Amino acid sequence: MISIQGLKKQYKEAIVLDVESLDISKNQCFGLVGNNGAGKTTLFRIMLDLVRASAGAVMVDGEDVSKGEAWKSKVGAFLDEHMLLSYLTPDEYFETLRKIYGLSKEDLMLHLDKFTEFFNGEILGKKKYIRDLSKGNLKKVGIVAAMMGNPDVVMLDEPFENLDPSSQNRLKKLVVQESPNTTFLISSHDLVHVTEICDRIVLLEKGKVIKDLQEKELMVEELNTYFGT
Ligand SMILES: Nc1ncnc2c1ncn2[C@@H]1O[C@H](COP(=O)(O)OP(=O)(O)OP(=O)(O)O)[C@@H](O)[C@H]1O
Repeated sequence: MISIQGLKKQYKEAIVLDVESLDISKNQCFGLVGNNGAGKTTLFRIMLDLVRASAGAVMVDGEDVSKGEAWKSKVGAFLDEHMLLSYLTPDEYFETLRKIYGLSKEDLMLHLDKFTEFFNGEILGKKKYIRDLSKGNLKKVGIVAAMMGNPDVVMLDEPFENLDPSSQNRLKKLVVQESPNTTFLISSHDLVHVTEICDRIVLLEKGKVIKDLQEKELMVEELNTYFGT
């Protein structure tokens, strides 16, 4: 599904990302962890062609993301609030995306219905601009927007941050139980949540992959040892 080869990102003398080879298979829930500045967001930004790599390539279904466009209809992402249109209300924002993605009004309604519990009555029909939402509610808008149109791949940067505990649990269920045909890429500092939902976790240190964990029991142990938690 996703293949990364010889990927490097350099700012002046500093090499902030150096990933030799990484393949992410279809329907995998892939977790990315690492200390502050390890390169997680940089990797996601390169994967979305928001930042150009200094060397190497990211391929989605064989297409280099920096060269083609077809991958864009297969990938949904929410990295931060800059990806939202903050002068719109959530309803206006979802309606705008519906038109861009060519979905019917019914498709949109069915999509939003899946998130009724997650929204907890705080998001839709409130006539509140996205810029005025709380951090957690803003995150919910971004996550739901990223999943719109059922993309094959959903990339989420720190999805649990700022969510209340019941919303965190709801999100975990949405990922694990309700989206079996989606490949998730999730970066997180929350080791408990990420080890619970991901079947593979890659640990970045100073831009390099230092661990690629695929066994649940080992994952928790190795990460706790590494982070001293
Ligand atoms: N535009 C830039 N110019 C110079 N250095 C940058 C730039 N963008 C990112 N970096 C550097 O790249 C490194 C990796 O940053 P990145 O944001 O990818 O880390 P991260 O793992 O997402 O960290 P965090 O957990 O704190 O969010 C950092 O040292 C950061 O300062």
